Amino acid sequence: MDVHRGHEVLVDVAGAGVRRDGRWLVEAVDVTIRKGEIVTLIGPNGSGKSTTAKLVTGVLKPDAGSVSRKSGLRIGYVPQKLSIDWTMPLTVRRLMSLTGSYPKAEIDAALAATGVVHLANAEVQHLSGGEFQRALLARAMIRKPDLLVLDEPVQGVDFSGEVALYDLIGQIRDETGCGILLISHDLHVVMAATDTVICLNGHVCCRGTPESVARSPEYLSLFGARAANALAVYQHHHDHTHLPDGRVEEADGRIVDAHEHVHEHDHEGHRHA
Ligand SMILES: Nc1ncnc2c1ncn2[C@@H]1O[C@H](COP(=O)(O)OP(=O)(O)OP(=O)(O)O)[C@@H](O)[C@H]1O
Repeated sequence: MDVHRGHEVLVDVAGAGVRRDGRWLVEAVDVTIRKGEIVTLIGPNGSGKSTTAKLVTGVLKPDAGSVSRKSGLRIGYVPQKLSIDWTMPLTVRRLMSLTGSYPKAEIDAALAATGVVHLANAEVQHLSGGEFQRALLARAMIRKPDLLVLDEPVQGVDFSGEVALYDLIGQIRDETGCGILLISHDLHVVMAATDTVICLNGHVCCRGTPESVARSPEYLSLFGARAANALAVYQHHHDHTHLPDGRVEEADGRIVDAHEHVHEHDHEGHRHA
């Protein structure tokens, strides 16, 4: 299903190539990202995911083909690595102001939107992997981007944290209508809300919905027989969400303290102490 087809095009990369030292790092790459669309780039190490993302953001210019961006396009970028001097104390609030100055209320609103406003005065060094990614997301969202580019948003995050982060990214798309480009360095995991997966291998190997890519002969021949069952697509089977501050959001939207939340497991419902 592509509900976003026909929506405004934010970035169009057409037949683009990048050449360095006499070799094509990527060649003949087509990527279109529309408003409200989630596009995920997957591919083996060195297959050109970061290079393609740099073409999208404009950090790199193509040596072949073309890249066009909606005029005035605002991009929020969450990098794979941050060059921060970790020996210096840095609060989350200060992290938010490193690349621009914003009123306190705006910073708090951005941190609240990603579920970490209670950590505004915490030191970045002490955050968990998931909390850090949420702080980085808030930092990208405060620019009110039309396009959010996330280079491996779930690194350093455990499985349940990954599900929660992917939920949050889907929610950001639903609420703001921005386009999202995700780079997944974990080949076999793609969030279910992804509209289009583009599988790279120096060129576009295959593309489509997560389900169609997992079944495509190109994907299978690139990653071998084991890949047949390996592309895990996050589904949303859970009926409640554990919020980062320890409270629980029920399916009907009620927010309750963890001790008030009843887990209904297959065997029996029980109340956590
Ligand atoms: N500035 C550069 N000059 C020469 N080669 C480069 C340059 N930047 C990247 N490369 C090479 O281009 C290829 C694609 O790199 P890229 O970082 O886009 O891959 P990737 O898919 O993001 O990889 P990974 O999953 O390992 O992060 C690699 O072989 C890399 O060594």
